[in-house]
Amino acid sequence: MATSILAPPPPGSGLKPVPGVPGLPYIGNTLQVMRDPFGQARKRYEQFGPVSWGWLLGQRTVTVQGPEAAEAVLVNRDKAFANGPAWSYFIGPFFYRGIMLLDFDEHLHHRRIMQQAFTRDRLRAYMDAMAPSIAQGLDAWEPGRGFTVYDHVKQLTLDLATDVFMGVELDRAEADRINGAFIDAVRAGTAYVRFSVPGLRWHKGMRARKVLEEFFYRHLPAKRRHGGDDLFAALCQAETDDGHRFTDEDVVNHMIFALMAAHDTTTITLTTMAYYLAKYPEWQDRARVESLALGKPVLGFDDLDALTTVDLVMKEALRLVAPVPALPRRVVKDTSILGHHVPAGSVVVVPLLTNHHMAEWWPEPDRFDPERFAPERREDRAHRFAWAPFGGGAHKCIGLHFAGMQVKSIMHQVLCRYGWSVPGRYEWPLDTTSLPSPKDGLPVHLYRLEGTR
Ligand code: HEM
Repeated sequence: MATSILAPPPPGSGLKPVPGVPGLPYIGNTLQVMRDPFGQARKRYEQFGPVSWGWLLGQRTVTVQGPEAAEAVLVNRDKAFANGPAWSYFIGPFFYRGIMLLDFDEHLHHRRIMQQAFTRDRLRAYMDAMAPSIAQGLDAWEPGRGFTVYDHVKQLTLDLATDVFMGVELDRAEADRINGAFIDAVRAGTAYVRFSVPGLRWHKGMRARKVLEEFFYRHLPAKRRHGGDDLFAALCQAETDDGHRFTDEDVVNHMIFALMAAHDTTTITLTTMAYYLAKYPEWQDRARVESLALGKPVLGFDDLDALTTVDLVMKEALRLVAPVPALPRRVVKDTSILGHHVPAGSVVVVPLLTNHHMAEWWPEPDRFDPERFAPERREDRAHRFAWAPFGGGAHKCIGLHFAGMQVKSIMHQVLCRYGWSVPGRYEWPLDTTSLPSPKDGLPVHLYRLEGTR
Protein backbone atom coordinates (compact mmCIF):
# COMPACT_ATOMS: atom_id res chain seq x y z
CA MET A 1 0.00 0.00 0.00
CA ALA A 2 1.16 3.52 -0.78
CA THR A 3 2.44 5.86 1.89
CA SER A 4 0.86 9.29 2.00
CA ILE A 5 0.91 12.34 4.23
CA LEU A 6 -2.03 13.65 6.24
CA ALA A 7 -1.55 17.29 5.20
CA PRO A 8 1.37 19.46 4.04
CA PRO A 9 2.82 21.55 6.89
CA PRO A 10 2.57 25.35 6.58
CA PRO A 11 5.54 26.65 4.55
CA GLY A 12 8.40 27.81 6.76
CA SER A 13 6.94 26.17 9.87
CA GLY A 14 9.81 23.68 10.08
CA LEU A 15 7.23 20.97 10.86
CA LYS A 16 7.14 17.51 9.28
CA PRO A 17 3.98 16.04 7.78
CA VAL A 18 2.29 13.08 9.45
CA PRO A 19 3.07 9.98 7.36
CA GLY A 20 0.89 6.90 7.05
CA VAL A 21 -0.67 4.18 4.97
CA PRO A 22 -4.27 5.30 5.07
CA GLY A 23 -5.81 2.29 3.32
CA LEU A 24 -9.35 2.36 1.96
CA PRO A 25 -11.34 5.50 2.84
CA TYR A 26 -13.43 5.08 6.02
CA ILE A 27 -12.38 1.50 6.62
CA GLY A 28 -8.57 1.73 6.47
CA ASN A 29 -7.15 -1.06 8.57
CA THR A 30 -9.81 -0.85 11.30
CA LEU A 31 -10.42 -4.61 11.26
CA GLN A 32 -6.73 -5.49 11.57
CA VAL A 33 -6.29 -3.01 14.44
CA MET A 34 -9.29 -4.44 16.27
CA ARG A 35 -8.14 -8.03 15.80
CA ASP A 36 -4.45 -7.54 16.57
CA PRO A 37 -3.83 -4.14 18.13
CA PHE A 38 -0.39 -5.12 19.44
CA GLY A 39 0.98 -6.46 16.15
CA GLN A 40 -0.43 -3.53 14.19
CA ALA A 41 0.96 -0.95 16.62
CA ARG A 42 4.46 -2.48 16.45
CA LYS A 43 4.41 -2.63 12.68
CA ARG A 44 3.33 0.96 12.44
CA TYR A 45 5.86 2.18 14.95
CA GLU A 46 8.71 0.44 13.12
CA GLN A 47 7.61 1.96 9.83
CA PHE A 48 6.71 5.52 10.86
CA GLY A 49 7.77 6.17 14.46
CA PRO A 50 5.46 7.66 17.08
CA VAL A 51 3.14 9.79 14.89
CA SER A 52 1.30 8.32 11.90
CA TRP A 53 -2.14 8.41 10.36
CA GLY A 54 -4.70 6.14 8.69
CA TRP A 55 -8.44 5.68 8.33
CA LEU A 56 -9.86 4.22 11.53
CA LEU A 57 -13.54 3.67 12.36
CA GLY A 58 -14.61 6.01 9.55
CA GLN A 59 -12.31 8.90 10.49
CA ARG A 60 -8.91 10.24 9.40
CA THR A 61 -7.05 9.35 12.55
CA VAL A 62 -3.59 10.23 13.81
CA THR A 63 -2.28 7.58 16.18
CA VAL A 64 0.39 8.81 18.58
CA GLN A 65 2.46 6.10 20.19
CA GLY A 66 4.67 6.19 23.27
CA PRO A 67 4.61 8.24 26.47
CA GLU A 68 6.09 11.43 25.01
CA ALA A 69 3.35 11.78 22.44
CA ALA A 70 0.73 10.76 25.04
CA GLU A 71 1.95 13.55 27.30
CA ALA A 72 1.80 16.14 24.52
CA VAL A 73 -1.81 15.28 23.72
CA LEU A 74 -3.19 14.65 27.21
CA VAL A 75 -1.50 17.61 28.90
CA ASN A 76 -2.84 19.66 25.99
CA ARG A 77 -0.89 22.86 26.68
CA ASP A 78 -2.29 24.94 23.83
CA LYS A 79 -5.83 23.56 24.15
CA ALA A 80 -5.78 22.07 20.67
CA PHE A 81 -7.33 18.73 21.62
CA ALA A 82 -11.00 18.46 22.59
CA ASN A 83 -12.76 15.52 24.23
CA GLY A 84 -16.41 16.25 23.49
CA PRO A 85 -16.40 16.06 19.69
CA ALA A 86 -14.14 12.99 19.77
CA TRP A 87 -15.90 10.88 22.41
CA SER A 88 -19.38 11.94 21.23
CA TYR A 89 -18.81 10.06 18.01
CA PHE A 90 -18.77 6.82 20.04
CA ILE A 91 -20.94 7.44 23.08
CA GLY A 92 -22.46 10.92 22.71
CA PRO A 93 -26.19 10.15 22.53
CA PHE A 94 -26.07 7.71 25.45
CA PHE A 95 -23.68 9.55 27.73
CA TYR A 96 -24.75 13.04 26.77
CA ARG A 97 -22.96 15.80 28.71
CA GLY A 98 -21.05 13.35 30.90
CA ILE A 99 -18.05 15.19 32.36
CA MET A 100 -15.58 13.43 30.06
CA LEU A 101 -17.45 14.93 27.09
CA LEU A 102 -17.12 18.52 28.31
CA ASP A 103 -14.15 20.70 27.43
CA PHE A 104 -11.91 23.49 28.67
CA ASP A 105 -13.55 26.10 30.99
CA GLU A 106 -16.88 24.32 31.17
CA HIS A 107 -15.14 21.04 31.98
CA LEU A 108 -13.05 22.66 34.68
CA HIS A 109 -16.14 24.20 36.25
CA HIS A 110 -17.86 20.79 36.45
CA ARG A 111 -14.71 19.03 37.56
CA ARG A 112 -14.25 21.38 40.52
CA ILE A 113 -17.76 20.61 41.74
CA MET A 114 -17.44 16.88 41.10
CA GLN A 115 -14.20 16.73 43.07
CA GLN A 116 -16.32 17.27 46.20
CA ALA A 117 -17.87 13.83 45.65
CA PHE A 118 -14.42 12.18 45.74
CA THR A 119 -12.91 13.58 48.94
CA ARG A 120 -11.22 11.28 51.44
CA ASP A 121 -14.25 11.28 53.74
CA ARG A 122 -16.58 10.47 50.87
CA LEU A 123 -14.32 7.62 49.71
CA ARG A 124 -14.23 6.18 53.20
CA ALA A 125 -18.03 6.18 53.33
CA TYR A 126 -18.33 4.53 49.89
CA MET A 127 -15.91 1.84 50.96
CA ASP A 128 -17.86 1.08 54.15
CA ALA A 129 -21.09 0.91 52.15
CA MET A 130 -19.59 -1.55 49.69
CA ALA A 131 -18.38 -4.20 52.12
CA PRO A 132 -21.68 -5.93 53.02
CA SER A 133 -22.84 -5.95 49.39
CA ILE A 134 -19.57 -7.59 48.32
CA ALA A 135 -19.98 -10.26 51.01
CA GLN A 136 -23.55 -10.89 49.91
CA GLY A 137 -22.56 -11.10 46.26
CA LEU A 138 -19.71 -13.51 46.93
CA ASP A 139 -21.86 -15.74 49.12
CA ALA A 140 -24.10 -16.32 46.14
CA TRP A 141 -21.23 -17.60 43.95
CA GLU A 142 -21.45 -21.32 43.28
CA PRO A 143 -17.99 -22.85 43.21
CA GLY A 144 -17.15 -25.47 40.62
CA ARG A 145 -15.53 -25.93 37.23
CA GLY A 146 -16.44 -23.60 34.40
CA PHE A 147 -17.14 -20.67 36.73
CA THR A 148 -17.02 -17.66 34.43
CA VAL A 149 -15.18 -14.92 36.26
CA TYR A 150 -16.03 -12.07 33.91
CA ASP A 151 -19.80 -12.59 34.05
CA HIS A 152 -19.87 -12.95 37.82
CA VAL A 153 -17.65 -9.96 38.45
CA LYS A 154 -19.73 -7.88 36.06
CA GLN A 155 -22.91 -8.78 37.93
CA LEU A 156 -21.23 -7.99 41.24
CA THR A 157 -19.97 -4.57 40.16
CA LEU A 158 -23.38 -3.74 38.69
CA ASP A 159 -25.09 -4.62 41.95
CA LEU A 160 -22.50 -2.59 43.86
CA ALA A 161 -23.25 0.33 41.59
CA THR A 162 -26.89 0.22 42.62
CA ASP A 163 -25.91 0.33 46.30
CA VAL A 164 -22.88 2.58 46.38
CA PHE A 165 -23.64 4.83 43.46
CA MET A 166 -27.38 5.22 43.66
CA GLY A 167 -28.10 4.34 47.30
CA VAL A 168 -31.65 3.48 46.33
CA GLU A 169 -33.42 0.37 47.61
CA LEU A 170 -34.54 -1.57 44.55
CA ASP A 171 -36.33 -4.88 44.32
CA ARG A 172 -34.67 -7.47 42.07
CA ALA A 173 -36.95 -6.73 39.10
CA GLU A 174 -36.28 -2.99 39.22
CA ALA A 175 -32.52 -3.52 39.75
CA ASP A 176 -32.48 -5.82 36.70
CA ARG A 177 -34.42 -3.27 34.65
CA ILE A 178 -31.99 -0.49 35.49
CA ASN A 179 -28.91 -2.72 35.07
CA GLY A 180 -30.28 -3.90 31.73
CA ALA A 181 -30.81 -0.34 30.53
CA PHE A 182 -27.36 0.50 31.61
CA ILE A 183 -25.83 -2.44 29.72
CA ASP A 184 -27.77 -1.44 26.59
CA ALA A 185 -26.52 2.15 26.85
CA VAL A 186 -22.90 0.95 27.09
CA ARG A 187 -23.25 -1.55 24.26
CA ALA A 188 -24.76 1.01 21.92
CA GLY A 189 -21.44 2.82 21.65
CA THR A 190 -20.01 -0.10 19.67
CA ALA A 191 -23.00 -0.47 17.31
CA TYR A 192 -22.11 -1.02 13.66
CA VAL A 193 -25.40 0.51 12.50
CA ARG A 194 -25.15 4.00 13.96
CA PHE A 195 -28.77 5.14 13.69
CA SER A 196 -32.04 3.98 15.17
CA VAL A 197 -33.42 0.71 13.79
CA PRO A 198 -35.82 -1.05 16.19
CA GLY A 199 -34.19 -4.17 17.65
CA LEU A 200 -30.63 -3.03 16.95
CA ARG A 201 -28.04 -1.72 19.39
CA TRP A 202 -28.33 2.00 18.64
CA HIS A 203 -32.10 1.99 19.13
CA LYS A 204 -31.81 -0.01 22.36
CA GLY A 205 -29.21 2.48 23.57
CA MET A 206 -31.51 5.44 22.95
CA ARG A 207 -34.36 3.69 24.78
CA ALA A 208 -32.02 2.79 27.63
CA ARG A 209 -30.93 6.41 28.02
CA LYS A 210 -34.59 7.39 28.50
CA VAL A 211 -35.11 4.68 31.13
CA LEU A 212 -32.03 5.88 33.05
CA GLU A 213 -33.02 9.54 32.84
CA GLU A 214 -36.53 8.81 34.05
CA PHE A 215 -35.13 6.74 36.93
CA PHE A 216 -32.70 9.40 38.15
CA TYR A 217 -35.13 12.31 37.77
CA ARG A 218 -37.72 10.35 39.78
CA HIS A 219 -35.32 9.77 42.70
CA LEU A 220 -33.61 13.13 42.56
CA PRO A 221 -35.93 15.25 44.76
CA ALA A 222 -35.63 12.76 47.66
CA LYS A 223 -31.84 12.67 47.25
CA ARG A 224 -31.64 16.44 47.37
CA ARG A 225 -33.77 16.46 50.53
CA HIS A 226 -32.31 13.56 52.49
CA GLY A 227 -28.69 13.26 51.30
CA GLY A 228 -26.77 10.06 52.06
CA ASP A 229 -23.44 8.30 51.70
CA ASP A 230 -23.81 7.36 48.04
CA LEU A 231 -22.41 9.05 44.93
CA PHE A 232 -25.86 10.23 43.79
CA ALA A 233 -26.33 12.12 47.09
CA ALA A 234 -22.76 13.41 46.92
CA LEU A 235 -23.33 14.90 43.47
CA CYS A 236 -26.58 16.49 44.68
CA GLN A 237 -24.78 18.10 47.61
CA ALA A 238 -21.44 18.90 45.99
CA GLU A 239 -20.58 22.58 46.25
CA THR A 240 -17.35 24.47 45.66
CA ASP A 241 -15.98 27.02 48.14
CA ASP A 242 -17.41 29.77 45.98
CA GLY A 243 -20.87 28.22 46.02
CA HIS A 244 -21.17 26.49 42.62
CA ARG A 245 -23.47 23.44 42.50
CA PHE A 246 -24.81 21.04 39.90
CA THR A 247 -28.26 21.56 38.35
CA ASP A 248 -30.68 18.62 38.28
CA GLU A 249 -29.74 17.97 34.64
CA ASP A 250 -26.04 17.94 35.54
CA VAL A 251 -26.58 15.43 38.34
CA VAL A 252 -28.51 13.08 36.05
CA ASN A 253 -25.98 13.36 33.20
CA HIS A 254 -23.04 12.83 35.53
CA MET A 255 -24.65 9.87 37.30
CA ILE A 256 -25.33 8.06 34.04
CA PHE A 257 -21.79 8.75 32.90
CA ALA A 258 -20.13 7.79 36.19
CA LEU A 259 -21.91 4.44 36.24
CA MET A 260 -20.52 3.70 32.83
CA ALA A 261 -17.02 4.96 33.65
CA ALA A 262 -16.82 2.89 36.81
CA HIS A 263 -18.40 -0.36 35.92
CA ASP A 264 -16.70 -1.95 32.92
CA THR A 265 -13.30 -0.61 33.90
CA THR A 266 -13.23 -2.20 37.36
CA THR A 267 -14.75 -5.40 35.95
CA ILE A 268 -11.96 -5.67 33.39
CA THR A 269 -9.29 -4.93 36.00
CA LEU A 270 -10.57 -7.61 38.37
CA THR A 271 -10.94 -10.14 35.56
CA THR A 272 -7.40 -9.53 34.34
CA MET A 273 -6.08 -9.90 37.90
CA ALA A 274 -8.05 -13.13 38.31
CA TYR A 275 -6.61 -14.48 35.06
CA TYR A 276 -3.00 -13.84 35.99
CA LEU A 277 -3.48 -15.00 39.57
CA ALA A 278 -4.81 -18.28 38.16
CA LYS A 279 -1.90 -18.59 35.69
CA TYR A 280 0.63 -17.75 38.40
CA PRO A 281 -0.59 -19.54 41.56
CA GLU A 282 2.49 -18.44 43.49
CA TRP A 283 1.20 -14.87 43.19
CA GLN A 284 -2.27 -15.94 44.25
CA ASP A 285 -0.78 -17.62 47.34
CA ARG A 286 1.33 -14.57 48.13
CA ALA A 287 -1.69 -12.26 47.87
CA ARG A 288 -3.80 -14.58 50.01
CA VAL A 289 -1.16 -14.78 52.75
CA GLU A 290 -1.28 -10.99 53.05
CA SER A 291 -5.06 -10.87 53.09
CA LEU A 292 -5.36 -13.60 55.71
CA ALA A 293 -2.61 -11.96 57.79
CA LEU A 294 -4.82 -8.88 58.12
CA GLY A 295 -7.18 -11.05 60.13
CA LYS A 296 -10.26 -9.19 58.90
CA PRO A 297 -12.95 -10.52 56.58
CA VAL A 298 -13.60 -7.00 55.34
CA LEU A 299 -10.98 -4.53 54.17
CA GLY A 300 -11.09 -1.15 55.89
CA PHE A 301 -10.04 2.19 54.41
CA ASP A 302 -6.94 2.26 56.62
CA ASP A 303 -5.92 -1.24 55.47
CA LEU A 304 -5.58 -0.27 51.82
CA ASP A 305 -1.81 0.16 51.99
CA ALA A 306 -1.33 -3.20 53.70
CA LEU A 307 -2.16 -5.26 50.62
CA THR A 308 1.11 -4.63 48.79
CA THR A 309 0.92 -7.77 46.64
CA VAL A 310 -2.61 -7.01 45.44
CA ASP A 311 -1.42 -3.49 44.70
CA LEU A 312 1.48 -4.75 42.53
CA VAL A 313 -0.80 -7.20 40.73
CA MET A 314 -3.41 -4.53 40.10
CA LYS A 315 -0.83 -2.19 38.58
CA GLU A 316 0.53 -4.96 36.37
CA ALA A 317 -3.00 -5.97 35.30
CA LEU A 318 -3.75 -2.35 34.36
CA ARG A 319 -0.54 -2.26 32.37
CA LEU A 320 -1.08 -5.52 30.51
CA VAL A 321 -4.75 -4.85 29.74
CA ALA A 322 -5.62 -1.16 29.95
CA PRO A 323 -9.43 -1.20 30.43
CA VAL A 324 -9.81 1.99 28.36
CA PRO A 325 -7.68 0.91 25.41
CA ALA A 326 -7.47 4.25 23.61
CA LEU A 327 -8.29 7.91 24.24
CA PRO A 328 -9.62 9.88 21.26
CA ARG A 329 -9.35 13.66 20.85
CA ARG A 330 -10.55 16.04 18.11
CA VAL A 331 -8.04 18.65 16.97
CA VAL A 332 -9.80 22.03 17.22
CA LYS A 333 -6.97 24.19 15.88
CA ASP A 334 -3.86 23.49 13.82
CA THR A 335 -1.18 22.14 16.11
CA SER A 336 1.94 19.99 16.20
CA ILE A 337 2.81 16.75 17.95
CA LEU A 338 6.52 15.89 18.34
CA GLY A 339 7.33 18.15 15.41
CA HIS A 340 4.57 16.85 13.11
CA HIS A 341 1.92 19.17 11.67
CA VAL A 342 -1.59 18.07 12.70
CA PRO A 343 -4.38 20.11 11.09
CA ALA A 344 -7.66 21.14 12.75
CA GLY A 345 -10.41 18.62 12.18
CA SER A 346 -8.21 15.53 12.57
CA VAL A 347 -8.88 12.91 15.19
CA VAL A 348 -5.97 11.92 17.42
CA VAL A 349 -5.86 8.67 19.35
CA VAL A 350 -3.63 7.84 22.31
CA PRO A 351 -3.47 4.02 22.39
CA LEU A 352 -3.02 3.21 26.09
CA LEU A 353 -3.37 -0.53 25.55
CA THR A 354 -0.50 -0.87 23.09
CA ASN A 355 1.65 1.88 24.67
CA HIS A 356 1.89 -0.32 27.75
CA HIS A 357 3.48 -3.06 25.61
CA MET A 358 6.25 -1.01 24.01
CA ALA A 359 9.60 -2.77 24.28
CA GLU A 360 11.34 0.59 24.39
CA TRP A 361 9.76 1.40 27.74
CA TRP A 362 9.07 -1.98 29.31
CA PRO A 363 11.55 -4.90 29.50
CA GLU A 364 9.79 -8.09 28.29
CA PRO A 365 6.60 -6.10 27.85
CA ASP A 366 4.20 -9.02 27.40
CA ARG A 367 5.35 -10.86 30.50
CA PHE A 368 3.33 -10.78 33.74
CA ASP A 369 5.85 -9.41 36.22
CA PRO A 370 4.24 -7.39 39.05
CA GLU A 371 7.65 -6.81 40.67
CA ARG A 372 8.40 -4.30 37.95
CA PHE A 373 6.34 -1.88 40.11
CA ALA A 374 8.19 -2.77 43.33
CA PRO A 375 10.13 0.12 44.97
CA GLU A 376 13.53 -1.25 43.92
CA ARG A 377 12.54 -1.43 40.23
CA ARG A 378 9.75 1.06 39.50
CA GLU A 379 9.89 0.56 35.73
CA ASP A 380 6.88 2.89 35.44
CA ARG A 381 9.16 5.77 36.46
CA ALA A 382 10.89 5.63 33.05
CA HIS A 383 8.42 8.35 31.99
CA ARG A 384 5.44 9.86 33.79
CA PHE A 385 3.16 8.73 30.95
CA ALA A 386 4.74 5.26 30.53
CA TRP A 387 2.02 3.77 32.74
CA ALA A 388 -1.18 5.69 32.15
CA PRO A 389 -4.25 3.43 32.53
CA PHE A 390 -6.12 6.35 34.11
CA GLY A 391 -5.14 8.84 31.41
CA GLY A 392 -3.59 12.16 32.36
CA GLY A 393 -4.05 15.91 32.20
CA ALA A 394 -7.34 17.69 32.85
CA HIS A 395 -9.48 14.59 32.22
CA LYS A 396 -7.42 12.15 34.27
CA CYS A 397 -9.75 9.61 35.85
CA ILE A 398 -11.46 11.24 38.82
CA GLY A 399 -12.39 7.80 40.15
CA LEU A 400 -8.92 6.27 40.32
CA HIS A 401 -8.84 6.02 44.12
CA PHE A 402 -12.40 4.78 44.11
CA ALA A 403 -11.34 2.11 41.61
CA GLY A 404 -8.39 1.03 43.77
CA MET A 405 -10.66 0.81 46.79
CA GLN A 406 -13.31 -1.22 45.02
CA VAL A 407 -10.88 -3.61 43.33
CA LYS A 408 -8.94 -4.23 46.54
CA SER A 409 -12.09 -4.64 48.66
CA ILE A 410 -13.44 -7.27 46.28
CA MET A 411 -10.12 -9.05 45.77
CA HIS A 412 -9.49 -9.21 49.51
CA GLN A 413 -12.84 -10.85 50.19
CA VAL A 414 -12.41 -13.27 47.28
CA LEU A 415 -8.90 -14.27 48.40
CA CYS A 416 -10.12 -14.95 51.94
CA ARG A 417 -12.88 -17.27 50.73
CA TYR A 418 -11.98 -18.83 47.43
CA GLY A 419 -9.12 -20.30 45.43
CA TRP A 420 -9.22 -20.62 41.65
CA SER A 421 -7.19 -22.19 38.88
CA VAL A 422 -7.01 -22.72 35.12
CA PRO A 423 -5.48 -25.65 33.20
CA GLY A 424 -1.70 -25.25 32.73
CA ARG A 425 -1.82 -24.46 29.02
CA TYR A 426 -4.89 -22.20 29.08
CA GLU A 427 -4.46 -18.80 27.37
CA TRP A 428 -7.46 -16.51 27.47
CA PRO A 429 -8.95 -15.32 24.19
CA LEU A 430 -8.93 -11.57 24.67
CA ASP A 431 -11.47 -9.69 22.58
CA THR A 432 -10.09 -6.26 21.67
CA THR A 433 -12.83 -5.14 19.29
CA SER A 434 -14.34 -2.93 22.02
CA LEU A 435 -13.28 -2.58 25.66
CA PRO A 436 -11.02 -5.61 26.24
CA SER A 437 -12.73 -8.69 27.70
CA PRO A 438 -12.30 -12.48 27.50
CA LYS A 439 -14.41 -14.00 24.73
CA ASP A 440 -15.01 -17.11 26.84
CA GLY A 441 -15.86 -15.19 30.05
CA LEU A 442 -12.70 -16.67 31.69
CA PRO A 443 -13.86 -20.09 32.94
CA VAL A 444 -11.93 -21.17 36.06
CA HIS A 445 -12.16 -23.91 38.63
CA LEU A 446 -13.42 -22.01 41.67
CA TYR A 447 -13.21 -23.73 45.05
CA ARG A 448 -14.05 -22.70 48.55
CA LEU A 449 -11.11 -22.56 50.96
CA GLU A 450 -11.29 -24.92 53.90
CA GLY A 451 -12.92 -23.53 57.00
CA THR A 452 -14.53 -20.56 55.25
CA ARG A 453 -18.06 -21.82 55.72
C1 HEM B 1 -9.68 0.60 36.89
C2 HEM B 1 -10.71 1.40 36.74
C3 HEM B 1 -10.71 2.63 35.88
C4 HEM B 1 -9.95 2.95 34.78
C5 HEM B 1 -8.85 2.14 34.14
C6 HEM B 1 -10.39 4.26 34.34
C7 HEM B 1 -9.84 4.93 33.27
C8 HEM B 1 -10.19 6.23 32.91
C9 HEM B 1 -9.54 6.99 31.87
C10 HEM B 1 -8.43 6.47 30.98
C11 HEM B 1 -10.12 8.22 31.84
C12 HEM B 1 -9.71 9.38 30.96
C13 HEM B 1 -10.55 9.54 29.72
C14 HEM B 1 -10.02 10.62 28.79
O1 HEM B 1 -9.04 11.28 29.08
O2 HEM B 1 -10.59 10.77 27.70
C15 HEM B 1 -11.15 8.23 32.86
C16 HEM B 1 -11.97 9.30 33.12
C17 HEM B 1 -12.99 9.26 34.06
N1 HEM B 1 -13.26 8.26 34.96
FE1 HEM B 1 -12.25 6.53 35.14
N2 HEM B 1 -11.40 4.68 35.16
C18 HEM B 1 -11.63 3.72 36.10
C19 HEM B 1 -12.56 3.77 37.13
C20 HEM B 1 -13.41 4.80 37.38
C21 HEM B 1 -14.35 4.86 38.47
C22 HEM B 1 -14.50 3.79 39.56
C23 HEM B 1 -15.04 6.04 38.35
C24 HEM B 1 -16.13 6.61 39.23
C25 HEM B 1 -16.36 6.27 40.43
C26 HEM B 1 -14.51 6.73 37.18
C27 HEM B 1 -14.93 7.95 36.74
C28 HEM B 1 -14.34 8.64 35.71
C29 HEM B 1 -14.79 9.96 35.29
C30 HEM B 1 -15.97 10.75 35.86
C31 HEM B 1 -13.93 10.34 34.24
C32 HEM B 1 -13.97 11.64 33.45
C33 HEM B 1 -13.09 12.66 34.11
C34 HEM B 1 -13.03 13.98 33.36
O3 HEM B 1 -13.31 14.01 32.16
O4 HEM B 1 -12.71 14.97 34.01
N3 HEM B 1 -13.51 5.96 36.62
N4 HEM B 1 -11.15 7.01 33.51
